[in-house]
Amino acid sequence: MVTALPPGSRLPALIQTALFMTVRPHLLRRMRRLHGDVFTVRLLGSKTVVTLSHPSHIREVFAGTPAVFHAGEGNEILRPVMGPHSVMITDEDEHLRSRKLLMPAFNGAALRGYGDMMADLAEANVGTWPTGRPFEVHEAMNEVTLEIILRVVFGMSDGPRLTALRPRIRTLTDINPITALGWSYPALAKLPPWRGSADNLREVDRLLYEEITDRRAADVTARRDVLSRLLSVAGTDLTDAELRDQMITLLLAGHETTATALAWTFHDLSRNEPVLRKAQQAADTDDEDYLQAVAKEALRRHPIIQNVPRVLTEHTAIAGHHLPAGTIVAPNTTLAHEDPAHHEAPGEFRPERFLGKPLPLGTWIPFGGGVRRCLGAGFSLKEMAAVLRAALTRYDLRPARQAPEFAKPRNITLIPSRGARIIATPRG
Ligand code: HEM
Repeated sequence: MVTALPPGSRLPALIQTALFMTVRPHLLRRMRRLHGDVFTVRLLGSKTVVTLSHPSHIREVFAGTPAVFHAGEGNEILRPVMGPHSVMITDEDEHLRSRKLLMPAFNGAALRGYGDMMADLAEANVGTWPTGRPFEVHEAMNEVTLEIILRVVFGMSDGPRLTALRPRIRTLTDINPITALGWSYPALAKLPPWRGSADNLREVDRLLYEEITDRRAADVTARRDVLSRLLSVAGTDLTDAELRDQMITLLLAGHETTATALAWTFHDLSRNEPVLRKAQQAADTDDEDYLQAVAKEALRRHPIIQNVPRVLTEHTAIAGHHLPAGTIVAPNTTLAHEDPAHHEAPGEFRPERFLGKPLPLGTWIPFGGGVRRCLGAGFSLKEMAAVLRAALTRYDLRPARQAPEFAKPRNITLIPSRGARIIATPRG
């Protein structure tokens, strides 16, 4: 057992942070080439991040005791927006309680209940795509995933409240390092541009609390949205503030992630005619397994979130190193997903990898793992299949330019650099 931290760059934390924010995939690939499977990145704020990509090391982290491997602590920056009760911010007992409350709204039966609404919203969005000229499908995907969250998760219907909420949520989810700074230092909230974000969040909260009050007064037993399910199962145990925190969390965690994953899926399909043809056939015959395999393969090739961090609360042995309390251990999706030892011909777009036997644990981790694995994984795959089905039964796709777009860091996600520009034409 080695007691020192794993090797890493000697560059100052400021430079490593700047590289991490701008050329993240290149930085991580280079560090793995230089230092091997386990290396240390130093980021501003005294953050020591031990990056892992070998499946056995990743399994060690995801199977770790929740009291020692804190994920909530790693998401602390989101606390001012998500709130102190959020399933994403809390750890240990409090996290477990939130997770248990939310789980039934994401189980198989619940997901089946969301299918029709997802399909209708997907059809409506895809019907507005321009044809025969390039457009940014990422923007269209942001619209459809927001609509799905607002209606399927929040259960909102047309009316002035939904109209008021829609642009405010777009502003809220447009998190950048500058707005995040305002959350970390509340004193800044009195100054522009932070005053605008603080006002926006207050208004979002006001609209949400109104919705919660109305829903508490209504009969929700026959309703299928996530908020109504929470109210009918545990309405009396949950305060309005707790409900608000969980709902905002689902919104922030589920909207842009799925939109970006769909944008990359269309990016790849438009450049791979044989896979496009198979996917169109799957759409025509309602073969959801194949459509989900297409989405999973796009998530393998273009993971949306690269680091899945845990903050160690005590000295812990990981990957043969004895790491001090406070170290962040971070399984890395990009490095795990492109390792030829675990994915044959990793550069190829092959949805068939996801049909049949599941991949070994720790080799495909776009949704993280263990007790913190993404709560919306099944939800987003179903949503992606619904959008793919709607688009592929209607259109042929080709790229606006053949050269692939590069992955541009946007906060913690990696987005297609030109918005995933494609050309859709009606199928003959
Ligand atoms: C393709 C789309 C998505 C991707 C790539 C994604 C990815 C992730 C990742 C990497 C995590 C951290 C997991 C970990 O720490 O082990 C996470 C957590 C989470 N995600 Fe997702 N997510 C997606 C969609 C969604 C959707 C649609 C929802 C809800 C509607 C959602 C809700 C959550 C929640 C609540 C957590 C926190 C879970 C916990 O801490 O217990 N996500 N997601």
